[in-house]
Amino acid sequence: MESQKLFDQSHVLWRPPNPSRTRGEYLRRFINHKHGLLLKDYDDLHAYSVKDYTFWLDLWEFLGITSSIPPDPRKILEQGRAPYLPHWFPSARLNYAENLLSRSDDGIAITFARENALAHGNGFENRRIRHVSWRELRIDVAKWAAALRAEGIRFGDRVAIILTNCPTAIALALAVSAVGGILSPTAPDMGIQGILERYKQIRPRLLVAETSSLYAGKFTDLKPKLNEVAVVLKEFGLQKVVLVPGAGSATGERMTNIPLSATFDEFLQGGSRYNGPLTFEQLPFNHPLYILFSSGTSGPPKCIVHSAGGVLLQNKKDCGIGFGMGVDDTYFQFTTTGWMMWPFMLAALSCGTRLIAYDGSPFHPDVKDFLKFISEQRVTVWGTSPRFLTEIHARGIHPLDLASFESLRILFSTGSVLTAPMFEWTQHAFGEGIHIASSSGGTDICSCFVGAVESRPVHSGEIQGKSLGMAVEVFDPEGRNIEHTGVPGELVCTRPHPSLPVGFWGDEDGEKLRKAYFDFYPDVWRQGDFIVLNPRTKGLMILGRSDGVLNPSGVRFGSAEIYAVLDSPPPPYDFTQSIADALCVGQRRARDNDERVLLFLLMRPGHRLTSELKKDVREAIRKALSPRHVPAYIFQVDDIPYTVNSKKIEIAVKQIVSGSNLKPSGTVANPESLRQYYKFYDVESLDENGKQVANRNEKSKF
Ligand SMILES: CC(=O)CC(=O)O
Repeated sequence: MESQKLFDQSHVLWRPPNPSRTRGEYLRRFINHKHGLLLKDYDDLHAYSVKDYTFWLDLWEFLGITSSIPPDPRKILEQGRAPYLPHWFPSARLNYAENLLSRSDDGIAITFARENALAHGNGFENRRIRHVSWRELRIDVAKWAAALRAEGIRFGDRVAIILTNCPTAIALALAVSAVGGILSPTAPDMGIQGILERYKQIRPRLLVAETSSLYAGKFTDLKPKLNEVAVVLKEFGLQKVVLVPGAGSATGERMTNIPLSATFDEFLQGGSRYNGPLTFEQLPFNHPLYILFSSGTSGPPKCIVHSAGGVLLQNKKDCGIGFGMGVDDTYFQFTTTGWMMWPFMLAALSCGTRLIAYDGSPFHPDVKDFLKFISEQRVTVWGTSPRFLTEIHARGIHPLDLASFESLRILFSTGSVLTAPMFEWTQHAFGEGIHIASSSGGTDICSCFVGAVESRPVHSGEIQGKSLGMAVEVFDPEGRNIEHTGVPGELVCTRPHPSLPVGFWGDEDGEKLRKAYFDFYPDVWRQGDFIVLNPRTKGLMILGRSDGVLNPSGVRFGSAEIYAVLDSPPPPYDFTQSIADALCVGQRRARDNDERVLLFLLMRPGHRLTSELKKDVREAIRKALSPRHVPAYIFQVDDIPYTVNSKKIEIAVKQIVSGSNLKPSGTVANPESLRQYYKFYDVESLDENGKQVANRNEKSKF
């Protein structure tokens, strides 16, 4: 079977030191005790969790969800507007922020650092790192909530933020939830087009935005952008713009030319007449909490509405059980506010865990300082991306030479595929005792389908297991479950779970949502990821997006398989010093009978893609995978397109090289990079270096 090679590198990388003392195991015993069951391991627990909806009630109790009206055990689910979109816990009343403000002591709730706080300068003690206690956080939330109430923000009102990942953004998010509003976050690096195509759709009543930002040593004045945004959104119901001093601003700065603007101080003063104790609106489980945006690369983004109860229960499950977070933990998720990992990260507060909020580039002024910061802050769970790990690997950095990382329990990798070679490198680079937890989910569900299982070993290249309560299966195109064959297929979820979107904003009859997820397999959620389950280990591998599956001559494989070979080719090859990045897509033009694979390579400075190197790449792929995986063409490119959330954009390139004309959405971080791919439509007319040659009529393979 073609996919057998996928598991060749699968071997145990890490074993849990104390599997029976993990939170997942406590949950299993709790459920056994409560229901008189004999679930004996994670597999049994997972099977129960996707068979009986009572699991979600068990979870509620086990996690200690705070509610003013607890769920009625006789009514966990109620018929929603479609069979696949039920209402969860219809009689319960709760508040998300009340659950997150799980402490009010003087311990640290948030540690905040901007990139310029990390420079060594006068020594570590002088770094400008700010700590916010749980008591202070509660006071800040109370002030924001009072000001929001004074402004008239109430149930269902949309509050948009263009803020960095900082304590102000966190306090405001909790305050919006406390008053029953809906928060819609965007990071300040989003361009005007991206901001407007999001917020014009959801018509926020209030916008809170920073006036400047700092990234990679560069201060940006955001006021001109905010001005344009405010002018347009005023026509779409915006009533106020609150200006928060950013990285390079003076406090209290007044921006009279931005329509509807008020300073941060003025806005908060507006709430002084509400200065009573912080109160939390008690709302239904399905009450909308966030509007997040899907990272489509063309067309307007989908505005995905998530419920307060669903996000709380799922993310507290992921943090509290998947990662076993508690009051002794410190969670550093590297994310901007514009990625679903930001709301995900906030749920750690509900476990009493300290958060690290970081704003800026990890590479500036020096990535070594960034790595030392993680160790010094005694981070126990660090969320990062394969892209970051690959980059420090390529720079020849040895993290253990810089710091001990002795507090680090879990290195959580998400955002894209962590290949087997990168699993290996990361394990050795950060320490043999660290649990490398790769996971996959998405903005669509604001949580994970597959991820960490603390009680199980980690196998190289594999995600440990299906998340509890998630009825994940691998389907073939006809809708048959093929997971036990070890052949890749579509990641589907065959039963509802609480963090299904409440809907898309503005999609009154739910048709857009149905089309997006429930159309391909009627009534079954299709995530659009290409996945395989290793029948021996039960581990999972994501092989790329399923609409990006490579399918030359009927052989189906994922781009991640090619990237893994480039990361770690079989001996004697080594591409890490010469190849910086790669993008692998299928080309299927109307005039072709078959699909061909195109591999685009970004070279490191000072390196060129020579014929010799192409030959080596081909040979390495042939050796590691099979002759049928070898790309038909390999070209050097100047840039690889990425989304603002650091996801490689394969689909747009696939469409371009197959003849589509694409208008990139505001989600593409470097839209100009897409331009160079158009010429590859006529791939036969290009020479070895991708240059147009006249009268080329012979099909050649470079
Ligand atoms: C958990 C995730 O799946 C995050 C992402 O890749 O968007």
